[in-house]
Amino acid sequence: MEKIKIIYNPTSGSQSNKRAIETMSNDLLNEGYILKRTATTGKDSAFNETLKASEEGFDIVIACGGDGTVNEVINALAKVNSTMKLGVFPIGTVNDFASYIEITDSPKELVELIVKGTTKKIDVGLAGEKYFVNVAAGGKLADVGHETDKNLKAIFGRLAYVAEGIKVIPDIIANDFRLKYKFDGETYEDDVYLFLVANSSSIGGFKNLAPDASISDGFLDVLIIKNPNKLVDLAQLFIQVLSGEHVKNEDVTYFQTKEVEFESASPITIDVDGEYAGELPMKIKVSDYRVNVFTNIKE
Ligand SMILES: Nc1ncnc2c1ncn2[C@@H]1O[C@H](COP(=O)(O)OP(=O)(O)OP(=O)(O)O)[C@@H](O)[C@H]1O
Repeated sequence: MEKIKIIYNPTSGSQSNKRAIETMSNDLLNEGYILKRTATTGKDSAFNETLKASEEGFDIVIACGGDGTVNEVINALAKVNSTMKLGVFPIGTVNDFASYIEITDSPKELVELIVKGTTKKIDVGLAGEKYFVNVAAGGKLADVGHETDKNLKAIFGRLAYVAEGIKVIPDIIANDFRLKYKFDGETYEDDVYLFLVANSSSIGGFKNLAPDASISDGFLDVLIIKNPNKLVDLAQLFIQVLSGEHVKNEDVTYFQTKEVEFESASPITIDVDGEYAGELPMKIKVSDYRVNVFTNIKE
């Protein structure tokens, strides 16, 4: 009989999401699973509850929340090299990971996957000391003016919409910096606006930002937006982002690698899956840990 721990963020989601967690719990109990349900209490709570679940011999952990909750759970799983399988129940404001692995907020669908045992092993990235499943993004965050742009992921998300992307351009232009990056034994240097290292191709709800990214290919996709110094070029670039054509733009560097090191003389912030992960210099790589997640996706 498998033991499942449900970790849910009580500040996330609507009343109907909360009822859905109730339904999922009842359905899992009816299927004969042993169940424990714990609400998170704030930062690091999902991380600590996952560590506890691992020590207590749980077989499955279900993260109910947004990408922030999933990220904490993944960090704990990777830290102890856990064999626990991961279920994701998306009730957050941003659920990029769930949408990439095609998980909806239907409790029935997730229970069905769990009962069938349909899982896939996926890559986990490591940025400095923080693990991630979607993306590590770097830029000069402190100077970005918009209150809503709490993190770089939010900026990239807004680029998915041309009108929004154009509004963000002045902030991005004001925040260019010199970036040194090293991979495959070579060092490069450019004036850049932003860069990201993607595990999945879905970032900020936008499907084509890293068009070749696969969550299970053992590689990360690096996208560097260089400084073209001309507003019109940057606007055009963002329009290309919609179709995935941007990766061919001369102001974009796009490559796949297992490991890349970044440094800059400017103070550059990195966030992973929308959470703060530290400042440059930083090495970002595919970690040795892979997580076994409930999903129907085959790629
Ligand atoms: N009980 C709690 N009270 C307040 N904050 C909490 C609580 N539990 C978790 N959190 C915070 O919620 C954040 C994770 O949110 P998550 O991504 O799961 O959902 P979200 O609704 O998308 O939230 P956000 O809009 O902040 O991304 C973490 O920063 C965590 O510290």
